[in-house]
Amino acid sequence: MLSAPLAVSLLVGALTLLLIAWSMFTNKQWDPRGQHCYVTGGSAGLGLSLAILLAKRGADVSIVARNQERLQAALEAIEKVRQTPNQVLKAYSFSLNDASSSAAAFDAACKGNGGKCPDAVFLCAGASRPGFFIEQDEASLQLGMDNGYWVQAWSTKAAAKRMALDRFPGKIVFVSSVLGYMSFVGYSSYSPAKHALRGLAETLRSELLLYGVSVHIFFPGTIYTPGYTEENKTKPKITLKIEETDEGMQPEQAAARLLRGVQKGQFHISADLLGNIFRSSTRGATPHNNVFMDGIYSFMGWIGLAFWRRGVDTSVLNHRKEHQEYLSKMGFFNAKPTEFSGSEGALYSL
Ligand SMILES: NC(=O)C1=CN([C@@H]2O[C@H](COP(=O)(O)OP(=O)(O)OC[C@H]3O[C@@H](n4cnc5c(N)ncnc54)[C@H](OP(=O)(O)O)[C@@H]3O)[C@@H](O)[C@H]2O)C=CC1
Ligand SMILES: CCCCCCCCCCCCCCCC(=O)[C@@H](N)CO
Repeated sequence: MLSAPLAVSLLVGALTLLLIAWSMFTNKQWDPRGQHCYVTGGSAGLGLSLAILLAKRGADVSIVARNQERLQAALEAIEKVRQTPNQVLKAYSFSLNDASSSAAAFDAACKGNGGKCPDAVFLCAGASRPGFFIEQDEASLQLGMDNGYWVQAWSTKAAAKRMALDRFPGKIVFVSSVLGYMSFVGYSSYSPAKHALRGLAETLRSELLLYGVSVHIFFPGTIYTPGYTEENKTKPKITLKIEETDEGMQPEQAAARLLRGVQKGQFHISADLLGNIFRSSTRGATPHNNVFMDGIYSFMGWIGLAFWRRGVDTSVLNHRKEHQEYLSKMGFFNAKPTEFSGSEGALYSL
């Protein structure tokens, strides 16, 4: 007779082996070679690194951004890693802030590649302008949604429609942030947009099953990009301090993590341990990436996140005095309603 612990270990061992064998059989990874990849924000940062990586893997790459010079420089960098003479590598200048120009950009890229709908759409365009909520005005909060949400949602609209029309089972890949799972001081104009992207991705993962289109969403932490340098110009000191816990990564590394997740068919894609902890701790009905590891990550979150959040709250509370001084210096407390304009005017007219 087997003892009970031995029987249980044998059973667990057998199940694990079965699972490994099963994953080996079903583990057919997506190969970007010869595929048309549409990369928004492909002229800088994460998008540029991803465009280079895809070109290295033999994909046709169409990049979209606004600034022509940066697009040209990016295209040259992408050309350098071309694998075959017939790879189609192109750049398109469009603003992706509204529906019609996003659709026009998408159509231009289809035409530029023999009328072929992209096999994969990578939505890397975006920007963040951190600041205190009471300093925001109508325009800055709406810009936050444009730069964080609409800039990806409008392209998705164009892509999904085209894929449904062509009965084409493509891929749509959103770029959120760990700030699409949680948030803290300074991100009122950005984090809501990144949470909204998750809502859209969750809806479309389900709805686009109707057309065989697969949906993915990436949740990275800090990436050292030109955009990161730019956002730090308006980032409150306290926000930067809280972020110090995250060691950050280079855009090449983030792009590699993103592509690996898409290749594996993951829905929520994490870039590192922090991302995995937040992903697993706020999973909802999202599919697991690895049912064992995700359990471990949630356990780490179950213990660790409460301590982390308390630490963050303490930092914010300790920052109160300095913040009051900052507000005084900005004339926040002594100006009369009529003297305000812009953001503070908006605040006082409430
Ligand atoms: N850097 C970070 O720490 C993190 C970034 N992210 C997200 O990753 C994505 C990429 O960020 P990152 O690489 O840092 O950004 P960068 O600013 O370095 O690059 C942004 C790219 O998007 C393009 N772009 C921006 N806005 C528009 C627009 N309205 N229309 C068309 N193109 C646009 C830019 O070109 P141009 O300005 O010429 O149009 C550029 O090519 C963003 O969604 C960001 O929120 C997520 C987590 C962390
Ligand atoms: C056991 C649990 C430990 C938890 C530690 C958590 C540390 C969190 C660090 C937050 C990093 C924020 C990155 C923002 C990225 C981004 O999207 C912006 N750069 C764009 O503006």
